[in-house]
Amino acid sequence: MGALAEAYKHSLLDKQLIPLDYGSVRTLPESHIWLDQSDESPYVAHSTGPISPPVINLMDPDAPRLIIQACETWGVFQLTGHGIPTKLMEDVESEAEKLFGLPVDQKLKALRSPGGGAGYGLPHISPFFNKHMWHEGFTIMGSPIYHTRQLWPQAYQGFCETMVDYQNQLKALTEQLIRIIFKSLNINSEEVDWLKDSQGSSTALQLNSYPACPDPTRAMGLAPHTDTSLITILQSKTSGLQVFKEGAGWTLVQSIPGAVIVNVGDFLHILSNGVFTTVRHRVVVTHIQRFSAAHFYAPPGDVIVSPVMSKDFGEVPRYRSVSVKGYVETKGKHFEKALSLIKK
Ligand SMILES: C=C1C[C@]23C[C@@]1(O)CC[C@H]2[C@@]12CCC[C@@](C)(C(=O)O1)[C@H]2[C@@H]3C(=O)O
Ligand SMILES: O=C(O)CCC(=O)C(=O)O
Ligand SMILES: [Fe+2]
Repeated sequence: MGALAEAYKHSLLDKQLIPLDYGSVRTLPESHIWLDQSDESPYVAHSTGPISPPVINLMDPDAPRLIIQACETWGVFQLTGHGIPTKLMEDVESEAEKLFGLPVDQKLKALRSPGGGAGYGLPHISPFFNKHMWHEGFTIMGSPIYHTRQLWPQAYQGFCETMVDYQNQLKALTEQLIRIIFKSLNINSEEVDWLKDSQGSSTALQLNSYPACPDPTRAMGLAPHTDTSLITILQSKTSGLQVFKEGAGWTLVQSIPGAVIVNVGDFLHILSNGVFTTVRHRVVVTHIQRFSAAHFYAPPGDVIVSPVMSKDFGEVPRYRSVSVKGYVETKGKHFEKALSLIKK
């Protein structure tokens, strides 16, 4: 888990936000109406768009080139041929469905403590917005046993085994993608200790639920943000994720059965001197409940991330060097302004 456990710790200290009992709500409460924030309204420019992020097959010999191109142009792509077993992906979704289907009093037993990273609750970024999101989440950092036992004192084992297996497989896939990307950055993966022995990296698995919404065009599933990661890998059977693309606006990413969605996060943005773009994204809701699982990967907390310098990535650094821990702290305090605060 590591440094990511510290994300948004400070912003949560004074507020413990509790998700609604969504099943009992028939009309959208005022506290959840986002329409008045016109340019950020969930359905402004909501389209599948004439263009959408590329779909890349990892088995394609040309995959490395296509991945680099996607990191530059979109900061996001869909990946097939990734080797994560379909059955495991389905099990993650059905375990998430079981968890979020528990009665609200039961779920609240695993509520994240104020300033805590793991457990049940609203999105960590909630304190930065004056409206609530139509969302509930369960964050896993390291072993899921502690919080899962509070949900199912006897029957937590199946859930835990599925999530641990998934975390291990996603970590390995992320490291495979990092090696491809590092090659293009001229970084020798063999010389990167935390990648070589797969020790110390910070990871988190976030299960997201977007309950069936009585008034979807006025609600926000997950507000616009970029991920505090090097790379995030997301799975969801159902569409709902929108990414912001300069010139095209908010674009819906159509879910492809069996594919995962790979996002460039803030640390890869800094490392590539802004050439690979950390993608701003958000989630829209519908009358039908949607689940997703996002796996976040960052280097260990004490690693210093500095922009690489070269002909392709620029000879002048656009960002100051930051420690992973330091940047996570800045993001937790300043959220969307964090990247511009470390701009040179
Ligand atoms: C690893 C992390 C990234 C994250 C904060 C966290 O510590 C655990 C949850 C992650 C998540 C998931 C939903 C969206 C998001 C912005 C949030 O509120 O919590 C991300 C955080 C992030 O990427 O900054
Ligand atoms: O649910 C989704 O599609 C996106 C989730 C997300 O952005 C996140 O967990 O950071
Ligand atoms: Fe995200």
